[in-house]
Amino acid sequence: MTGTRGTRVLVLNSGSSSLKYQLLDMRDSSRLAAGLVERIGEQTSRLKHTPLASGGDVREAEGPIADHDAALKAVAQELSRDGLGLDSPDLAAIGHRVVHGGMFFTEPTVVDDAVIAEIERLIPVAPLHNPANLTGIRTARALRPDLPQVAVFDTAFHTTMPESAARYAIDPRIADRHRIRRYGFHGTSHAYVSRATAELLGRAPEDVNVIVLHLGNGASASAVRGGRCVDTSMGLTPLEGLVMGTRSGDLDPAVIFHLARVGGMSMDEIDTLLNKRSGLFGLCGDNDMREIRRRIDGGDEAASLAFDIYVHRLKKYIGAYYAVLGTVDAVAFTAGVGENAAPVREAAVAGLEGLGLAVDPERNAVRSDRPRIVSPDAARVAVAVVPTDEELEIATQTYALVGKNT
Ligand SMILES: Nc1ncnc2c1ncn2[C@@H]1O[C@H](COP(=O)(O)OP(=O)(O)O)[C@@H](O)[C@H]1O
Ligand SMILES: CC(=O)OP(=O)(O)O
Ligand SMILES: [Mg+2]
Repeated sequence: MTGTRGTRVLVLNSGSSSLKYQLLDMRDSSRLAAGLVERIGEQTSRLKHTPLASGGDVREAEGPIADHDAALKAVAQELSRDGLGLDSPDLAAIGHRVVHGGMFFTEPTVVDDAVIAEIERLIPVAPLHNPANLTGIRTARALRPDLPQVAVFDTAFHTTMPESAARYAIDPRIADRHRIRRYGFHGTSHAYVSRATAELLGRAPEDVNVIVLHLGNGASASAVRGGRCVDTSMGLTPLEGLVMGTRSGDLDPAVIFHLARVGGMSMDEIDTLLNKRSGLFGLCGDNDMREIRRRIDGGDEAASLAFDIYVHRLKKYIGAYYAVLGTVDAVAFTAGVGENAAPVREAAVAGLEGLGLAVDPERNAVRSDRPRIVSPDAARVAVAVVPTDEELEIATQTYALVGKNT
């Protein structure tokens, strides 16, 4: 450790073709800058930088950004223009979202060569995410070798799942040899949102059972009992479970044999089909819920069926996790779709009055970025919209760890 006494944390959230970032001052958790690089690797990459501290104008730039290394260097330049560059002595650490941490990483971890090697070893089970996360770590390390880099893992929150939920029903010797089990993802979000939901209800996290529905481009559900995850819908990889923007979620594994044997597709082709060309996009050609709703309003049948399939799967997971938990205090919707798409929330709990679940149409229609309850006062189970903040959670965990180590 360097003895740095900075109070700022830069959070990097690298997706397969995007890099989201935030710079926070941990004295009051305020955001000094935030931004996003999209379409990395394409000719039309786009950088959007919001200098929150200075209150300056949002800056946008378009043009090819080849990879995550170039993206992070462009971000570093933008931050420098605001006097918030990576060379600042005020920076205490850089916190990285890492999607797959296997069974090894149950806590935020200061990155060293051994940690990098382990994240690299997990690439085959998170091929869309871990390579981008690693590039972010390596570039950040090269830019500030003296600064602690902290990895915060999507899988960590789910390591409390009982074996009955984490194991697939296959020969355990084979499973163990290949480390096949259900790891779960989006854990930072599930942890944050389940805690924020308890707070919204005015109760301690230990005292409430929550079903969290994280519906972004990737989507997952989790059952959280007293603050600990007991089941989640993603598995060995982020492909299992809910219908997503471009991923199929659950299907009969024999579909894969069939596509290979009868359809003549290669394993790589099937992988691409299920991860990148399925889900809402595969069903109707659009993966954005806003566009799908527009098409439904215009009478589009393919969009309507895609929506129904999406919601049907969601409803099944609500029912399943209700049964896993026994009693449920709240169902919390979060991430891009969960926070913004009122029709998804309404349709997902429609007909579940017998389980004590309902939305109040007026409350559900209100747009807000604050946590809120959208069920009627008399409902047995609260239906809540709780905006996630993975970046704040990563910054908090990073700063706590660095503080501990200095
Ligand atoms: N106003 C909105 N109405 C409906 N859906 C929305 C809205 N805004 C965003 N979304 C949905 O949220 C998705 C992005 O969610 P987000 O959580 O930001 O994803 P990720 O972090 O996985 O990239 C979009 O693809 C879109 O489907
Ligand atoms: C794990 C995962 O699916 O992440 P994202 O939603 O960012 O793609
Ligand atoms: Mg996300």
